[in-house]
Amino acid sequence: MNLETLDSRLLFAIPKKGRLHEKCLQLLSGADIQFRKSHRLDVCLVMNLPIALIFLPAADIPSFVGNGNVDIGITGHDVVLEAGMQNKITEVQRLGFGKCALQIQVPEHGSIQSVEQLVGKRIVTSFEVLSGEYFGKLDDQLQLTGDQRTKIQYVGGSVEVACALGLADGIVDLVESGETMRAAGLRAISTVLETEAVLIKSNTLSRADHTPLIDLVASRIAGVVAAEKYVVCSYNISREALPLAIQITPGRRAPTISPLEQEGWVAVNAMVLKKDSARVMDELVKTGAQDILIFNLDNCRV
Ligand SMILES: Nc1ncnc2c1ncn2[C@@H]1O[C@H](COP(=O)(O)OP(=O)(O)OP(=O)(O)O)[C@@H](O)[C@H]1O
Ligand SMILES: O=P(O)(O)OC[C@H]1O[C@H](OP(=O)(O)OP(=O)(O)O)[C@H](O)[C@@H]1O
Repeated sequence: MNLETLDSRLLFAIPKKGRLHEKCLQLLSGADIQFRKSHRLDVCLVMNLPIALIFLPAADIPSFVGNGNVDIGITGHDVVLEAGMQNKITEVQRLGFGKCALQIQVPEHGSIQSVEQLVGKRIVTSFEVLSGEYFGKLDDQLQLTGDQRTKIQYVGGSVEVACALGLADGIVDLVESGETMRAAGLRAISTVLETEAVLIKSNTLSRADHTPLIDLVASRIAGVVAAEKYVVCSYNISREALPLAIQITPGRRAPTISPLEQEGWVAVNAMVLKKDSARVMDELVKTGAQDILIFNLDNCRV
């Protein structure tokens, strides 16, 4: 590939591996961003839009975007804060996946069972900036100085074994299902931060102004994210019961109501949050609604 061809393109950073990678590929496919990635090369040209995808470790994406080397990217909100890039990038939208929490954990049956007891002791983490800020504030409140202050040690992975190895009194690590934490005999005593994957754009205008293309990509991605989150609920109901049913399915703006060829009956279509769909159907049945159908969305613009 001639790398000069990158100059005129919007550069879009995608996690090259790890927890966010697969979901990002699904998002790109849903947004019809077409590419063919060769095995070893981490840069590839999009075939149907003037975009180049740059595959990078998730943790490096905030600084590439923040420093304006890349225009937009997908990474974790946690990673943006850990890189200290929150003022150099804009979080355009939350993406609804990669949800987890950065939590303070201690041995389940140990002597330390609160954050206050952990202050001044040894912490191991991959998030030394966020952990340093968190415990730094507590150290300051207690006016701890020098060796009295909480000691934060960085490790690149497998943080959960640090307590068992005698390296730490507590750890700060991401928790999704909690399986890793429980398997390591740990329990969470506090949450530093809730996180999910975000679409970010650079606040540094060091490259060409790609605003219209960024808006197009953001709007397509928003459509895919909304399509994941919502279903369409369709049902028939008598006009008398309609006011009650509308309260159950108010839709995003308003439900679509069409007359039926049967006197006194209407058909209703409304977007409903996927996670609420079973409860909504239960409640609709109670109002006398019939022929209740739920449709998944492939894509949408909202
Ligand atoms: N269960 C989870 N554990 C860790 N990170 C998660 C989880 N779920 C979502 N994430 C998000 O994914 C981001 C990158 O995580 P991950 O550790 O997979 O990347 P990586 O370090 O590039 O990959 P690897 O761990 O394979 O080296 C995290 O910062 C977080 O925002
Ligand atoms: O709550 P859970 O669903 O168990 O997920 C959380 C675990 O996943 C991450 O590690 P990862 O598997 O990415 O490997 P790592 O230890 O190399 O970071 C994270 O650091 C936790 O250890």
